Amino acid sequence: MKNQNTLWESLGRLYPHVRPIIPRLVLGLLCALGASMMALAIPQVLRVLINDALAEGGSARTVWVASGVVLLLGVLEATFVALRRQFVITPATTVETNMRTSFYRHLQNLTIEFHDRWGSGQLLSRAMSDLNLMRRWMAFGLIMLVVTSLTVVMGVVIMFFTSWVLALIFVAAAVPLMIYGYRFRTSYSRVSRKSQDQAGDLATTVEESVHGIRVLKAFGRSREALEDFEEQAEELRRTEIHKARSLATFSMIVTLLPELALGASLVVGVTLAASGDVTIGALVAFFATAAAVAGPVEFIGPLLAMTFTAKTAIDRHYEVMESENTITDPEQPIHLDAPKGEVVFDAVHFRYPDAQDDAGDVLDGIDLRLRAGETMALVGVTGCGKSTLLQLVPRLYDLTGGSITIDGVDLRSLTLTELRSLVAVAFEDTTLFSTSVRDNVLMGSDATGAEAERILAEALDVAQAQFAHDLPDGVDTLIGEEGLSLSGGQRQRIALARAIAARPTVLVLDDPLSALDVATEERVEEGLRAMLRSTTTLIVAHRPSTVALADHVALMRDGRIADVGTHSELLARSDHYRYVIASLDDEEIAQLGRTAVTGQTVPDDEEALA
Ligand SMILES: Nc1ncnc2c1ncn2[C@@H]1O[C@H](COP(=O)(O)OP(=O)(O)OP(=O)(O)O)[C@@H](O)[C@H]1O
Repeated sequence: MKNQNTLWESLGRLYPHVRPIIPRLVLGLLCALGASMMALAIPQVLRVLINDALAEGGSARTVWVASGVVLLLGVLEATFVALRRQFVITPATTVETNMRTSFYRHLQNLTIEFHDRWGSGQLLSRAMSDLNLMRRWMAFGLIMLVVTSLTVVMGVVIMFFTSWVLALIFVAAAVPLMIYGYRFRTSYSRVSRKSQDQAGDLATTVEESVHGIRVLKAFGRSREALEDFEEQAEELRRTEIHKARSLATFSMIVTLLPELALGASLVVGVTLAASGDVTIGALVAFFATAAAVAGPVEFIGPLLAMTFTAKTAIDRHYEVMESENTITDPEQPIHLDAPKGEVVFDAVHFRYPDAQDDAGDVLDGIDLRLRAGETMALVGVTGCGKSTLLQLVPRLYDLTGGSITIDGVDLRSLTLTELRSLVAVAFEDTTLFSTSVRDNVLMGSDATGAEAERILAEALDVAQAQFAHDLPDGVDTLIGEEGLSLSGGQRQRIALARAIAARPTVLVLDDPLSALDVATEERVEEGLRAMLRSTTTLIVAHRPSTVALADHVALMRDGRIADVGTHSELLARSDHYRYVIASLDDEEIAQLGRTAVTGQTVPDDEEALA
């Protein structure tokens, strides 16, 4: 997954985002360059001052003029620095925001299979800190690296013009610096990548423990969780220290070598001045220029480190951005004008991408037909693939063989927008968003105004979620992250209301009533039964009371549909069905036998079993 792009390849990927702001970046660069030139000009004023004003017969006027020029150069330098900030900060922040938005958009489009594989903290750190690092590099690191390098080059050129012998000594220090710099680049990039990945893993741990805080507390595992966290944090600390040491060593060498070269130049320079080969003014100007160059030279270490960190951040960003979305719209979509909702599974095969090679398909040739408006219960032992089958209908995963059609049209021939407006889902494990009850419920509905209010009230009514009206702000109450302030049953009913409010043609329910008490479940079923008449429904059922909602029951076994029939028929002819539904007591079985499905009276179980 980790790619091996060169520095230029990685940084080059930013080009499409940076292109619109290039004029401002160039202006920022020119300002930064202007500031450096002002700083470099000051030693030359000193040279004139020493050679002319301090020489015999020099005038006091020259001192005043030189001081004025130094002051002016100082003011100009400060102005250029302020302008540079002005030019680059806003556009760099805009680039960061745009990239973050496209990252989020891409995450929304990526498949569930992608999200199964990636830790949330890794995605979070890429969306937040990596883009932040990238922006800081763009607004500051990039410009300063260019300017610093140019300043050093210009400074060295000036030094050559001032005294080529002394400049040569200074430049000799650059050779070992370059060799060391090359090694530093490789090692620093590696450690920088490691630290950013570890920070992402640490974020995943924090996210998971916050998410699972109740479980950790209830099982008294907070201490163990803390120990695991400390271990991970310690690893990150070690990597950060390694990173800081590597930079410190490089910075030390970058600082030390020019200083040593300067010391050598000083000895040679004084000798040359004594012999009259160099004027005192030139000697002072040379060292003043060397002092002006020393700052940028020292600065190169941190700037390079920043650049390598930005490269890692960009690579990490594009690893996600280049992850392919395999579930996409067809090239020539078919539109269903008046969808009825007949759903046919034909020889459907599916295996999870991360399944072991020797594992068989989770779904191993599913054949099932749901007539328009029919309610089908899906029953089977735990782990037999019921939820997997349900997730294929809204194309959360794509099947690996066979086909699923709605009104004779393959799901993959519909646009995802159309498919997902036809199909609504309620999972057993409900996720609610940090917004109001109203927004949660109306998430899948395009209705507005009075129509939306009507749909909201009706959905809450059917799902027996009228409790929402009694919340502090009624349906406008914010229900917090994942609806944590609600009970499991309340959350399930809001999620059910959400599926109902979408007014789907096909409703897919994964054991949506599991957290409800018997009385509430009965009331929900009553409402649902009326509503389901016009909707094709596939409902995973673990409880006989849920089976009672269905016209037919499909018995799933070993990744196939082993049998389809009414509850009573299956009770009569299938040992496996009796085994799966064995949790029923006799009275429940008898009750079901009489009332199950479409309201018709079906034979007593005793008769059916006979
Ligand atoms: N994201 C996944 N990646 C890999 N394997 C998975 C994934 N989700 C489920 N499985 C495996 O697929 C099989 C079927 O799981 P599925 O959740 O569909 O069963 P189920 O019949 O709905 O079970 P339950 O009644 O307990 O909800 C299981 O063996 C499970 O381990």
